[in-house]
Amino acid sequence: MDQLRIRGGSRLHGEITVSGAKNAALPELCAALLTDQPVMLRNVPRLRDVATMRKLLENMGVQTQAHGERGGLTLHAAGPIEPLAPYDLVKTMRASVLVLGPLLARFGQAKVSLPGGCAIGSRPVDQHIKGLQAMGADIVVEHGYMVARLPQGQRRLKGARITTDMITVTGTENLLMAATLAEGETILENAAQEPEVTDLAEMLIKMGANIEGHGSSRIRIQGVERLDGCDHAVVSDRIEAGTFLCAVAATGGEAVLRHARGDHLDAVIDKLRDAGVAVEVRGDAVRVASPGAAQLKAQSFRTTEYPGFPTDMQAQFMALNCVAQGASSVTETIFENRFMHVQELQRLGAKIHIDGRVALVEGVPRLSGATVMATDLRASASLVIAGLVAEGETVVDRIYHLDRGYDQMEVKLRALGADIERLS
Ligand SMILES: CC(=O)N[C@H]1[C@@H](OP(=O)(O)OP(=O)(O)OC[C@H]2O[C@@H](n3ccc(=O)[nH]c3=O)[C@H](O)[C@@H]2O)O[C@H](CO)[C@@H](O)[C@@H]1O
Ligand SMILES: C=C(OP(=O)(O)O)C(=O)O
Repeated sequence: MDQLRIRGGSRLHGEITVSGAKNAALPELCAALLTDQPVMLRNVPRLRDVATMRKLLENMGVQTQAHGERGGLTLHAAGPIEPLAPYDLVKTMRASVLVLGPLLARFGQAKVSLPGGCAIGSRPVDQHIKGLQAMGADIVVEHGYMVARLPQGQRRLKGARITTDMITVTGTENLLMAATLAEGETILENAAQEPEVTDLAEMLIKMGANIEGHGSSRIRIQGVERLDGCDHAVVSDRIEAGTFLCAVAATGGEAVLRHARGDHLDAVIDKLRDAGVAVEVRGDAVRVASPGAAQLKAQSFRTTEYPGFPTDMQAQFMALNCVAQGASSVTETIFENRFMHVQELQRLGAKIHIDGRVALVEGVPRLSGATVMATDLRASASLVIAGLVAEGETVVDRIYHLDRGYDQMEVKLRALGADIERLS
């Protein structure tokens, strides 16, 4: 099992290029199921989750072909498609639930394993099911599978007005994709406004979908009979960019992130500036300069839906707070169990006290390297950041979590001067 070995203490300097967003690429791969025409995606990140999704789609009969170093991937769902997502392929990746909406919309049936339980919370998919039922699907959950079909004699889903109980990112994406091929109009109220939802909507529009209001909390979709192929570049990964900003902030140094979308990271950048980090957004580049964590002021924050502070940045910013000056509180409002990194940060010497949804952090002048275990994707990233500032050697175990969502993180960090290597 791969590990990362980090020798802390190097300041980070240089330039890296941010990859395409995992959370946009995954629904966009699934959108290829909506058409019998080839879909060309560019800027697809090299991630374990992308490989898993590709395997899942190929298993159904979708032809895929990667081309070029730039993350080109063509998907073609023309032949016979078996609308089945088996447990073995779904269990490691929650986003596989995103095949449900497209399969049902185009083929009128789907059998999709319930996604596996995840370290960060129970993560039910009731809102996906409720929304598709409102569009006329019959869905039962049996033997661990969602078995969905259209009623006898019905060829297409029917447009509906759907208000989800809470804001759900993949729920919005599933219903959005389903609605593009439904009969009539669908209105999604309480829709997620994350940039990845917007990017998916823009791709669907290129395919011929009729969508308005994406990027707001009400999305209106007029269903069409069929969709075409398209050529689409996956939006830049704001969470990868935010992770590198926190890493440079913590170690000190100066770096430029190319192909970044600073405008998708306002809440994080504001907190970094309040802490004392210089962040400059210029076109598609973000420049960051920091004196190092010891001279920064810890920042309190609470995670909320976009455009608020992203839950996917909580662990990384907490790592920064651990070594900044003063006390801070970090409140997690999206997932009920997303403090798994705390115990491991404590192993490195961090002072953190958890009280329900709030973690109280007291900055310490130094962390000391140790062997720590990654428990989920962003927890792993926070341990890497902590390892970069800790004295001595830190070994991060179980980095398959990190590989789910970061495109060659250690290679990029090395390019910035970090002393980090992968042990296989
Ligand atoms: C592949 C992908 O894009 N993953 C992102 C997506 O996950 P994901 O789409 O799974 O997260 P959601 O936005 O759906 O979850 C938000 C909250 O709603 C709850 N909920 C959600 C759906 C549902 O049917 N019932 C229900 O109770 C969840 O348990 C959670 O407490 O958004 C999260 C919140 O920004 C991010 O952390 C993930 O990185
Ligand atoms: C929680 C995350 O991803 P997923 O929804 O794919 O588990 C994440 O990207 O931080």
